[in-house]
Amino acid sequence: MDKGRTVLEVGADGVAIITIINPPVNSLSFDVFRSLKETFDEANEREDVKAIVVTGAKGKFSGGFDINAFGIMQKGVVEKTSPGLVSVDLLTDTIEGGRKPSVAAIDGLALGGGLELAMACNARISTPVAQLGLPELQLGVIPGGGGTQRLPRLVGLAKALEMMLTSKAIKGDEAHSLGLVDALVSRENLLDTARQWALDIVDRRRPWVASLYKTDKIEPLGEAREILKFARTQAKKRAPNLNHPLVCIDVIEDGIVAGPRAGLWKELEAFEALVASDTCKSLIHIFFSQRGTSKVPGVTDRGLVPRQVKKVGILGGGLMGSGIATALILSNYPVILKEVNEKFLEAGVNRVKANLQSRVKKGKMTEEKFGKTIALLKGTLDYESFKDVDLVIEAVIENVSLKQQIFTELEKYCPPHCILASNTSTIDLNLIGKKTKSEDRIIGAHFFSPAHVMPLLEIVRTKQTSPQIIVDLLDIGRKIRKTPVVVGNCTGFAVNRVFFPYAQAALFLVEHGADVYQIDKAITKFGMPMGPFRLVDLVGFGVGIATGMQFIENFPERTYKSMLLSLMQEDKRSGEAAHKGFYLYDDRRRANPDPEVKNYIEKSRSISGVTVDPKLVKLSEKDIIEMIFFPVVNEACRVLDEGIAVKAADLDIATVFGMGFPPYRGGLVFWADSLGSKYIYSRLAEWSKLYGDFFNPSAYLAARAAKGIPLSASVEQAQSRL
Ligand SMILES: C[C@H](O)CC(=O)SCCNC(=O)CCNC(=O)[C@H](O)C(C)(C)COP(=O)(O)OP(=O)(O)OC[C@H]1O[C@@H](n2cnc3c(N)ncnc32)[C@H](O)[C@@H]1OP(=O)(O)O
Repeated sequence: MDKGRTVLEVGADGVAIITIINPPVNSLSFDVFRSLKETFDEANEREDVKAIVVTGAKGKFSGGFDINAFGIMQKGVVEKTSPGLVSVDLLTDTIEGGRKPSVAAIDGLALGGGLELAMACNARISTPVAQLGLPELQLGVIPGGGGTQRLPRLVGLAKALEMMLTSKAIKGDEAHSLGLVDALVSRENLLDTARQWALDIVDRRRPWVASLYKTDKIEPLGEAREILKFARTQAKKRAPNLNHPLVCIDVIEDGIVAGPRAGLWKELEAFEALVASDTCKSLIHIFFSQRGTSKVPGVTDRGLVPRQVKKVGILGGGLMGSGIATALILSNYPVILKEVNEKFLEAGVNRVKANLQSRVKKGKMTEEKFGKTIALLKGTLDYESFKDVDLVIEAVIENVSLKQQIFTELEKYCPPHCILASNTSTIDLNLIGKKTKSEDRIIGAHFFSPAHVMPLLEIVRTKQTSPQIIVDLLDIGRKIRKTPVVVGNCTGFAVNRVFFPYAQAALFLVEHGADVYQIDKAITKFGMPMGPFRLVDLVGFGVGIATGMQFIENFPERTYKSMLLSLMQEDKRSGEAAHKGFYLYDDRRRANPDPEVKNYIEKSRSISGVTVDPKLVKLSEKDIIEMIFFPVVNEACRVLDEGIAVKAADLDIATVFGMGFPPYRGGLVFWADSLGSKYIYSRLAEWSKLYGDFFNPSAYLAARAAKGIPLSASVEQAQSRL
């Protein structure tokens, strides 16, 4: 079956309108490219056609190259059209160099290959709200349809580099002021203006421009080299593990030095090599997995329609509650924030104000918008105004009996349709709802701190939570621009539970002789935003110890028991907030190693009765990474085995968006599969013999390793092979 097409319609004015049709985003599949070639050839040949306008169906120009086709290319399947033919033969020779002028009429999206197609046209007309960008780097590749050559020639090198290296799209009005589009019009006038523009080019009333050969915007060689040098330094700093941003800069430079046509060929060569890279495979996995988290079997396939949420109640104005309130009012939800006394309430409201003010300071929000947004927040000390809320999110301290009391009160004061959510990060939701008769509408809405910034929303369902409530919360998650992941109920849910061994393994290693700062360095070099010790400092030892207790209670056989955090906390070294933990913090919150930490480690070692193991003192970076992450992978296996996560890809997304696992490694399980279940099992088995049950491989890992089955294979897939 064909994946997309274009249609050609010739008007009485002699303008051929070529429309791309490939829902939902008019992506450019091989079939669309083949069809574009046919319709452009036809339009160029037909006597009754004077000029050409290309546009996308249903208000979307094009979301770019069909990302599914990367998979086809990676498998080495030869397709009907190769991207090489697209960039030179189709875009450059047929469209840009065609016998008749072409104009792109852009509404909605012109991203990646979509913008490249538009740039190959001889002019571009856009709506002010259309989004134009080259986000290819986000997928581990560079633009492959001439984008590296045409964009710098249309908007100048510095802006083009910024757009490509950040993958951020710009709106039509900015594109107009930069010269990327030639005119801005309303949606209603888009096609008529584009038609007239095309005819004006024919009649020489407007210039017939080939962007590839424009010279007025591109900087002279010396200046260009300086800009490129700066961009290289920035790219290396921002993503030291990534090569493709540097390849992108090289290809741009090649085009400036050797000319744009040579640049096109360089671009193609680099594009094809990058498509086969592990980085590209990982980032494409992340792209589709992120969109897959909101497809929950047995829940989102029932045809349920999310109910409208008009008003939200939040209990607790602490760090989490105020962050959640901020996220909601930023998406225009009216919020009632409840606290226990005036002082706490004022502090909570002030936190929300401060969150918004920081956006104003950064220029992301106007004073006027600040006023409108904060007006959506109302404070209260009682439940009076909860009688018409559609959703409540409880965000008080982690205390079971307090939460139980709150939920019985909520049941009394909130309407019967209201979603009753808790932001607990560890407590069993069945316990929280135990004293109510509303267990079917109780759900976990676990945000990550700071809640208005961190992108993940862990939605926790119990066996009783109704599918409608899950569908409602998924919808709210999407509206507040979070990536939701639906998981089952257990201690720590998916993210905290999977990542618990991260700090545990680190504590094990230092008690056995490894160095705190070397561990953090190896882990940040791997691509985590911070190592386990820096993370414990950030979270605070109080939370670290309390979470540890939960795990000791629930998974005693595999918790590594260390006194190190308690010893340090006793000495008021409780993390970044106290200005000292594993690091010392200066006034600018810069973390500096502290030789004194050694004394605490020695004390803790003697309490645990552990001796230094010479093998663990001088570990290679690879060993550090494996000894920290394989226990994390092992726990992920248990979480999959118990059905807490429905699919491995959900854990990949949860680890990337909740813990900052490097997306270019594809998420935790994807990365583990790149190493192989057999290898991970053999390492853990070896360590469990040497160092005890903390490293004991799980049954799920053992079974998959025995048959060489990937950890990400679904239970059904695995069963058919076991
Ligand atoms: C040769 C060239 O230089 C190479 C390229 O062009 S690489 C591709 C460059 N393009 C991109 O990176 C754009 C990627 N897409 C996006 O950023 C966003 O999807 C978007 C801004 C287009 C739309 O966002 P939004 O409205 O939130 O919808 P979103 O849920 O993301 O996507 C809707 C559907 O379209 C699909 N889709 C989006 N872009 C796609 C693409 N380029 N190819 C294939 N499918 C795509 C999504 O997978 C999703 O499918 P689903 O409904 O089955 O899950």
